[in-house]
Amino acid sequence: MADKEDPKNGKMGKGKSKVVCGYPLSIFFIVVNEFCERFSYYGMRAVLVLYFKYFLRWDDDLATSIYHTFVALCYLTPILGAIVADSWLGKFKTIIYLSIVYAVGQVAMAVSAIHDITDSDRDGTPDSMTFHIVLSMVGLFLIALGTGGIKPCVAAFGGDQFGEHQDRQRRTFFSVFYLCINGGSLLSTIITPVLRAQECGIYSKQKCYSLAFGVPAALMVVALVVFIIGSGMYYKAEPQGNIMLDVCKCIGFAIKNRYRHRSKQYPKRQHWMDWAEEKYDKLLIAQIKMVLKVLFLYIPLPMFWTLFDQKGSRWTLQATTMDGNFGALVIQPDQMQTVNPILILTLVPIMDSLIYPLIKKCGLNFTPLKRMTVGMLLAAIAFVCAALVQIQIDKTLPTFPSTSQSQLKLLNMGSNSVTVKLPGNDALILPAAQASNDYYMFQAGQIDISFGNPEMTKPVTLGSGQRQTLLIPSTLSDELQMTNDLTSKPQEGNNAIRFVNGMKTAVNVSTAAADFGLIEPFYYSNYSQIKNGKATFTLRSGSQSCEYSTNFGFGSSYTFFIHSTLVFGSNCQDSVTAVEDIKPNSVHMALQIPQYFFITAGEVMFSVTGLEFSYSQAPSNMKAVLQAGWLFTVAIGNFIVLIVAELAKIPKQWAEYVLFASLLVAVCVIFSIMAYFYTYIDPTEIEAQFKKKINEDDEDDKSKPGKAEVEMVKRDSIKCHDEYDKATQTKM
Ligand SMILES: N[C@@H](Cc1ccc(O)cc1)C(=O)NCC(=O)O
Repeated sequence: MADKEDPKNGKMGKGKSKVVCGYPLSIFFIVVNEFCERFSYYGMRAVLVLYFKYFLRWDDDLATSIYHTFVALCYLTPILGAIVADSWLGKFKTIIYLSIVYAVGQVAMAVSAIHDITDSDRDGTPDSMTFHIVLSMVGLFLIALGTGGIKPCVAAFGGDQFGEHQDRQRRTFFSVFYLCINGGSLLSTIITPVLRAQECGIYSKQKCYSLAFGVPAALMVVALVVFIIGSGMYYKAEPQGNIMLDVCKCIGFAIKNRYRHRSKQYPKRQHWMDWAEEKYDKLLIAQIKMVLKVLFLYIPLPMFWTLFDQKGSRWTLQATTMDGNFGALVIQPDQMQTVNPILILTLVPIMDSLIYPLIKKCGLNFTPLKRMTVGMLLAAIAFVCAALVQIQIDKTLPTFPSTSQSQLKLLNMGSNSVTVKLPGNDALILPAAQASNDYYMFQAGQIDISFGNPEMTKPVTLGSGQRQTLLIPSTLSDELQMTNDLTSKPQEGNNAIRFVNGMKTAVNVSTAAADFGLIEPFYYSNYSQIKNGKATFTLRSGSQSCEYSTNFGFGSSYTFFIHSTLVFGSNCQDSVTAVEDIKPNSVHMALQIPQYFFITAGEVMFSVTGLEFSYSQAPSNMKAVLQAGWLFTVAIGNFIVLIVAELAKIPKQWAEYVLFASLLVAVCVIFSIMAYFYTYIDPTEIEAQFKKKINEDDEDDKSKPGKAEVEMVKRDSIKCHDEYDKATQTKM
């Protein structure tokens, strides 16, 4: 296990790797492997929900449930990978085998997205959706097994490449490792949506999901090949038998033995694990103590991930109610997430080369656990920022009717103005082809409305919890039409658009993104979703047509009224009235940048440090297991999001953000107390001392046969504790 040569002055690192600038060359292959693997994972994940929705034709609920189940599975499988690596195959072989499983899964996904495979009637839609569903589910299962399984092994395997005196280099490795994760994920989350938007196919052209999954599959193969190329240079720690089974048996024995000796007549032992001394190796007991101490410290950590992982859900939803127009650049709500890896790529080097050295220069001992505590506080601040932004957004949101209320808007379809009297309101004069400025609020039920001069009164029924528009015909004695309007903001920052035809002839309306179909005279179309930016609508009646263009922001709803006076062949622009039913989002998406900044700074302090801490505090034979324990906190954090979202039905989103921030601060206080009592250890040193002592004992036993065993156990126990204590002196 010793270095081949001193990495500081020799040419070799641990194993057979050359040393370049103090770093073993072998880690180059490991970080490139991580870059490609994360590209593969995040690239596939970026289009997964859309694939479920538009290719497999699942509804929103099913698509999001399967997506979250998959993500949670990816963080549960690390336990499996770590056990296999530490107990059986070793990290190197586990990474190779599981990477093959992973690549097969990615290929299965790419194949499952080829619609032509089952499109025997060549109509553009797959004939056997079951085939595509089964293949993609098998693919996702293999990917979860692969990505989760190799995750704890790759990080720990990278750490293994460093010698005992390369602590600084190993810390830098974990930072570079994190940079590669984010470099890969940033590139892929930009590239795969573009690939998906391409059209491809043999018999018919469809959105190219197969390419969007195929490129990540290819990158996974590249990751595997790169990793194999480095094969000759790696230091490969041998697995040490079924360590997890030994650990479980040893803990079980300690508990049983403690229970058996619960009476006061038996002297107490320093640690409850010491009750396993009668049967188990003292080195194993010491190693289990190290792991348990770290695992105990992990208990509060899932709360950080609970907040962190909401940037993919709640914060993206928040962005859908914001304005993404950055001048030359228009940002879609889900693209805001890329701010995280971009900030990681800038913050990690700044922290490593500026902030941490500066703190050290000021004489402060900014230990890993202190960094993690600050990271948690920064995440809580991020959620306070999110709450402040939400309060701003709420001020701009329309007031929608409650379940007992109704809202009514008026639209005069005639070419003359009309006087309208609504109960409890002054008479209103509506000019020709105009709508009332806003909605009028009523209790749901029937109201009487008076029109015109001489006055004509008609009963109108208002649906509970509904927003409606009353279409007033040019001949007041004609039947009144009521439309049902939106009672929430359109999804994903899109604009909900519909047309009302005030002409005596049917009109067909279409645009590049939507077809409103044929709209009958004095009737209206359904809503269609239009993205932000300029849209040109073609209005057609028989062979005649004209165009109407307008610009859209984010999250608005409009009713476009086609005047009775419209003349085809001339300019349509003045013959269409845009009625704004829901205002476009006015709070700018740039206001989310502070919350992204704080959560990412928190991530750098918490996650990058935690990754290295989990490695450095783990005994040599349980490095991957502790990495898996770290990743398990991410899985639990994700489950908490699901549970809290279901249970805590807090009506105000800003209040939910404040609740999460407060919970994290409370957890952070608990964590800092736990961290205060934690003593840093040097597992290598402890293990070396134990091994030395065991060797000495063996020599002793040979020279003094027949010494009372009980005496020896007692003496050893005291000696071991002394050694353990000597090696565990630094606090928080
Ligand atoms: N910062 C995340 C990666 C990330 C990238 C892109 C997103 O839209 C969200 C998150 C990270 O480093 N995660 C750790 C990992 O191992 O993936």
